[in-house]
Amino acid sequence: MKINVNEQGHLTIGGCDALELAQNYETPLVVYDVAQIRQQLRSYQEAFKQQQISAVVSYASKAFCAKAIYQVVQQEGAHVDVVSAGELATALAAGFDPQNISYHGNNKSLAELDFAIAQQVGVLVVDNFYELTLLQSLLHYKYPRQTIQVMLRITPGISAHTHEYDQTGQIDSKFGFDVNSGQAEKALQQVLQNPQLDLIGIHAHIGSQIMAVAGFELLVAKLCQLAHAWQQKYHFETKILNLGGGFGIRYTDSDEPLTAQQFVEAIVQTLRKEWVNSDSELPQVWIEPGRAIVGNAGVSLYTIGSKKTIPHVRTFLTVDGGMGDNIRPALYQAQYEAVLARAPLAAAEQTVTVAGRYCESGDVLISQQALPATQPGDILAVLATGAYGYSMASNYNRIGRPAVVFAEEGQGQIVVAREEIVDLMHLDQDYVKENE
Ligand SMILES: Cc1ncc(COP(=O)(O)O)c(C=O)c1O
Ligand SMILES: N[C@@H](CCCC[NH3+])C(=O)O
Repeated sequence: MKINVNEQGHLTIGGCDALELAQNYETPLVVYDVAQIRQQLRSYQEAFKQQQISAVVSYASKAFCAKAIYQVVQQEGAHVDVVSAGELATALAAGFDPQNISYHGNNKSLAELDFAIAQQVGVLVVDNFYELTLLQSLLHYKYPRQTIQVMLRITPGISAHTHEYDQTGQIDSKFGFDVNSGQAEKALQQVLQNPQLDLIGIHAHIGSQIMAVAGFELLVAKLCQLAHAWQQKYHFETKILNLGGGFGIRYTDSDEPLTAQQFVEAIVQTLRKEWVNSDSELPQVWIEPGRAIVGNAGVSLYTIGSKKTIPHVRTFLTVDGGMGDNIRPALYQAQYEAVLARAPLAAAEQTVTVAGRYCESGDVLISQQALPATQPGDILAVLATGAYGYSMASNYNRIGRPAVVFAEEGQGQIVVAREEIVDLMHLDQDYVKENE
């Protein structure tokens, strides 16, 4: 993993000394290196440019959602996708252009669809027949003069080689219209019959943390076959093929992720090959990377507290956060690496299990981590926590979620405040039994 250090030998993030960040903003703290976020967005955009193909990079904001990230993504000229009214409202509050937002979700409510239409969201990605029915009646009764742009999310029947919980494109999936059983075609017929629905593209997403191009090549081939078949049968010409996200990143030194260029090259080459006999125009390619944009840019800073050595078994080193701010090790057996922020390059002297502070034996962030000697009060930096860490955080044990800092060119700035105990209690009501 790439570690940056300053003259004192301390870990730096976005040019800021990690110890100073921890001191100024307290721990647990999630810090993003903003330049790295920009760099990742650009690497996908530039890879498509190199392939001389029209493309849109749409950041999947479920990976990390806060006003600040929408602002950075907008500065970089990328789109975003959202999956809830909450993510949409945050993007709008950040000043994100609604035209560059796509709205996903496998159970969008009527109120959410209404909100998205009223806010003139660029694309609604229709996932199922129930949604289609809701959408059609909403348009008919409330927005009779409006046409909205939609994509159809299909289930391509491709299994990405990744964690079972991270697969979404296989037939047995809750997402999208299944192609093999004819549901996708039925949805297409329904959409084409409604003049208020402007079908601009076909969407599919095969999974997350994907480390090979094969799944994307199969997906592109499948979508192209579908597009050709629908063109012949229904004269429907798709303007866009949206391939979803899923591009894998390095969590530990044993991960060997592909570069943006490698993924994009494989995608575009397959597309050109599959499109060669078509007389319709090459569609625009959209991708929706989430993890690949923010994962490696994020670092979680914790303060080390208790240490428990069980002779001949293990040493637990406990930090002031854990599964409440990063559920991924407990949920997916996800692996991470950590360094001591005051001496990230120092030689290891011990191997410890990094445990969290939550009342759960499974609250272990790293099962085996080599570290130099540590003292209580030392700052431990867990690397590559930027995706699905803060966004999946909970208030288990009534512990507030950490603060989030954006660091760039040596300047750190709080972009999400720490959740305080009063914040946690503000929804509570006294229970008063009547007649007492
Ligand atoms: C439709 C869709 N697009 C994009 C993503 C982002 O995935 P990732 O963070 O793996 O790039 C997801 C989540 O898996 C998704 O469901
Ligand atoms: N939360 C998952 C990724 C889910 C992607 C959304 N479909 C993870 O942390 O790996």
